Amino acid sequence: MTVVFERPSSGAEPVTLAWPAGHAAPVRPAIRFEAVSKIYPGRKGDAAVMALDSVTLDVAPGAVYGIIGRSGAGKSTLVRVVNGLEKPTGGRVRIDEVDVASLDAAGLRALRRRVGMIFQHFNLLSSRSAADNVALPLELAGVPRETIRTRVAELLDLVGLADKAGRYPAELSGGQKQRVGIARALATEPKVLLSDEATSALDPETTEQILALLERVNALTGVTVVLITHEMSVIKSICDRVAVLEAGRVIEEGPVYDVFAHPRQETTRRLVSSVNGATLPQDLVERLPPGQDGASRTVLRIVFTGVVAGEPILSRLSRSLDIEVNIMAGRIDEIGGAPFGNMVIAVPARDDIVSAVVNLVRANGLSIEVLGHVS
Ligand SMILES: Nc1ncnc2c1ncn2[C@@H]1O[C@H](COP(=O)(O)OP(=O)(O)OP(=O)(O)O)[C@@H](O)[C@H]1O
Repeated sequence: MTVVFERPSSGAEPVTLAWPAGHAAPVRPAIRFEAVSKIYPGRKGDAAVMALDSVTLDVAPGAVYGIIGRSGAGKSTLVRVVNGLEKPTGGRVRIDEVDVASLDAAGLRALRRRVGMIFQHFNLLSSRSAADNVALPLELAGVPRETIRTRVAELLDLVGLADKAGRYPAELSGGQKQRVGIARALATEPKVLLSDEATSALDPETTEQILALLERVNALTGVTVVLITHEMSVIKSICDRVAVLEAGRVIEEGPVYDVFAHPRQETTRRLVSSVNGATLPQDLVERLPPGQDGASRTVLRIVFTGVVAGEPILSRLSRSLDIEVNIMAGRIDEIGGAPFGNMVIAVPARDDIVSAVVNLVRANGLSIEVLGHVS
């Protein structure tokens, strides 16, 4: 499919961008990491740090690609090798098939116009107005003043700040500053937008608004977004695919739904549990003794990872087995339109009932596990 992006106010020629069809495998990745390693040399007797260890990943053009990991996992280093701020000690980064390491100074400057970046602390110049911050990369690229004026107005309009052009960063809220950051990053019409913890300093509501803006920009312009975060909720909101980074290595990678639904690594499970309701309330954990002696209810967790909604399976359980099903905890969300989440239920602690519940849930295509027993 091809998307035509017509700029709203300039009357300029529409820009035609290649657009990936759904999750189809791309012919040519926008970014390709080929066994990328980065070792920072040790200083003053400290050991060297392996920040990236043989990272191999493809980011499809037009994707919103999430990279998640805990502090020190190597996320920032990974984005810095994309725009040439750091050189890999091993392997190769290709953008549109061009090896970043092969670029000379002029090539690197051109690359940075094709790769925009937004930051946790916005990195705006306090002495420049919103409009002048957005204009800066265009001034550096030698764009004529009249073109800059038109383009800056379009960009501020795109990020919803048309009425704040003359405001200085100190007069803007965090969310507004990040909007200026996004407009500035888009000024040179980059093919790739790198977001390094861009919502980490924002409250949840503003985070949602900024993520919605990034999603809109991605849909309108086809820019490939690489989003670095330590928050799974951010990945869940807008990413198509996710890579989980730990100690410089990719420990898990795939479509967001698959990684959320079937986390294979303990680190991923912990990250996912922050958003899928898999973390049991503390009072429930304390009421779950290990043995079954004297227990009157068995506690089970149903994992919803498909098209079946929560209510029908619970009513089906109580109707067909004629039992009382208590909901003890849980959360059902949506990722990419499909229900996803966990529900912790309690049923009578009898072996025949528990195995009937397990069989019926599994027959409906859901996973279920016994967590313990409560009296
Ligand atoms: N310039 C540097 N010199 C030496 N070591 C560095 C340098 N930059 C990063 N490191 C180390 O490399 C590892 C990865 O750092 P990086 O900043 O990429 O991780 P991160 O996942 O982005 O962490 P955070 O979420 O805390 O920003 C860490 O151990 C860090 O201390």
